[in-house]
Amino acid sequence: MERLLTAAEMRETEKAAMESGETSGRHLMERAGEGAVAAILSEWPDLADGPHRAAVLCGPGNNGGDGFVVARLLADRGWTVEVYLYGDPDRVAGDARANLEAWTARHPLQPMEQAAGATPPNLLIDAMFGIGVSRPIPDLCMQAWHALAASDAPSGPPGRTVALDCPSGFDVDRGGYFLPEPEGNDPAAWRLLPDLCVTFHAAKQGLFLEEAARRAPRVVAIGLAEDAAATAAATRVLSGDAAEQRAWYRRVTGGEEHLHKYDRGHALVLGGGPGKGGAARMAARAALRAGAGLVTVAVPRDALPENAAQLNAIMLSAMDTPDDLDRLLEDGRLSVVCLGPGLGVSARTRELVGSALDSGRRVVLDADALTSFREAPDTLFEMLNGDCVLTPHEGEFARLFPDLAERGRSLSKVDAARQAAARCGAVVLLKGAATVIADPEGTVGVHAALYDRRVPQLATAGAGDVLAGFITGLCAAPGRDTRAVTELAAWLHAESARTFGPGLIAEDLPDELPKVLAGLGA
Ligand SMILES: NC(=O)C1=CN([C@@H]2O[C@H](COP(=O)(O)OP(=O)(O)OC[C@H]3O[C@@H](n4cnc5c(N)ncnc54)[C@H](O)[C@@H]3O)[C@@H](O)[C@H]2O)[C@@H](O)CC1
Ligand SMILES: Nc1ncnc2c1ncn2[C@@H]1O[C@H](COP(=O)(O)OP(=O)(O)O)[C@@H](O)[C@H]1O
Ligand SMILES: [K+]
Repeated sequence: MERLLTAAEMRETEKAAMESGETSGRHLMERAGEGAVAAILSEWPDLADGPHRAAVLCGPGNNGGDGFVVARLLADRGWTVEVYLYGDPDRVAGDARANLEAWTARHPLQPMEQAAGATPPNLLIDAMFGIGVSRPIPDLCMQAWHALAASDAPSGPPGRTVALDCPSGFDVDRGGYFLPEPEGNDPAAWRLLPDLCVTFHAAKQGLFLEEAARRAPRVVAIGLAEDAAATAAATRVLSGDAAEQRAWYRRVTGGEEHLHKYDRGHALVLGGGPGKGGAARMAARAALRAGAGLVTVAVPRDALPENAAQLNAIMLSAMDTPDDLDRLLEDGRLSVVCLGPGLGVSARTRELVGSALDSGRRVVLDADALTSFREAPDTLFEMLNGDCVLTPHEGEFARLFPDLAERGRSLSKVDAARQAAARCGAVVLLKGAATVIADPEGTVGVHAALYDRRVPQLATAGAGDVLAGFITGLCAAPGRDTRAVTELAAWLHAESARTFGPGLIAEDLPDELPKVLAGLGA
């Protein structure tokens, strides 16, 4: 699990380290440059073979400073290195100035204006802007990048492109690029998609909300200690190597031996009327596969025949009214209720949600159970607690939290989910290629199905119903932490899609899960 930092948290960490005398800005910059070169050579071992040609595009701040260090280190390896600077060299200050002078003492410096006419190099470095940017980068810089990144280098290895800390103009808090006003502009032009991003000390949050490079970001240590304050605030990205994943699974599920199916919990999934039962059946199958000892689907009486024809290991009950649900919930062994998939947007759904919450059970709310409260979200929020999970996609999120959704680009997806969880008092899982899970105490995890964990095949009808089912199944056993199982479910969901591969339909996900669980040593 990697920590994710915002620009402000990163600055805090640097500032605290420098003020304590533990390190200096000059030292950090040198380490950043060294780390970047090492990461580049390990990413492309053929570049270590011999001298090649690099172009380093430097900006006026400390990101440019990192670029001068990289340029010097590559030149020391015998490379031919061209350095292009945006702006007036006399205005470069501080640590960056020291490294600019170290460069110009032995090598020429060229203005950014000349970059676009140069021959594409074997290695192009974006050291124009880092975390200090909050607006689109200058046209000149954007054009220089595209001119040199456009085609393969004429000799030697193909042109590789690397961004230092983040691609210039990338919003490290929110993900995506700062774009100029739309008029007459092609937004794609401002997207500097490098092959690799080498980021310093810790991954920046935005890099895991939207893809910033073709490959997964590489984090390099620059000698900063973990800052306790920043770490407490930090968001975690939910990934890790195989051993970490196995340990994570054991930690979250408890790994205990279940002696009886009821020890694994009994999940109740409410389903819709005739012809509307598929979503709940998929959620129920997912819950059973994810580990609930028993799963019951409860549907209106007139939908019983259809469901009976489709269900085997899953049990079936009739439930027409909230009173029927209350009666079902008299069975104290029912540990979790999932409502929403295919349930219909209605007052009845609101009442069913009320009954489920009144019963004190864990409750997973998805789809129609969320949309049914669009007119009065607060009436839902008043009933929730930290053992409830809401799993909105962006549209459902906007219905429950219109103000947070409206703040769109000013609020990161992390902050939107964090504020939503604090407001409603439940765990909120906000879906997407980057899925954010927040609890009311402010702990946030990001599941980034990006880079080498990309699973576009998950964008298929019903995938969300299965996710609600996975959460439900993992919540069924007593004593588990609600946020932790929700995070785990998001990972299992994407991992099942990943191992299944192309051609995935939602029904495949529960049946793929056992393979993923076996890999976790479950
Ligand atoms: N000593 C330190 O603080 C360290 C900083 N590091 C590097 O420094 C970066 C942050 O440095 P800075 O805070 O100097 O910020 P940046 O280098 O990201 O950029 C800030 C500079 O660009 C100018 N600027 C911002 N947006 C602009 C725009 N759209 N058009 C024109 N000019 C614009 C600002 O006025 C400022 O001069 C990090 O991302 C990292 O790469 C690393 O070297 C580690 C150590
Ligand atoms: N491009 C994508 N990459 C990774 N995951 C995705 C992508 N698109 C959708 N998903 C995931 O698929 C699921 C879709 O859920 P949802 O939007 O509720 O759809 P549905 O209502 O059809 O089930 C969510 O878990 C979401 O995170
Ligand atoms: K950069």
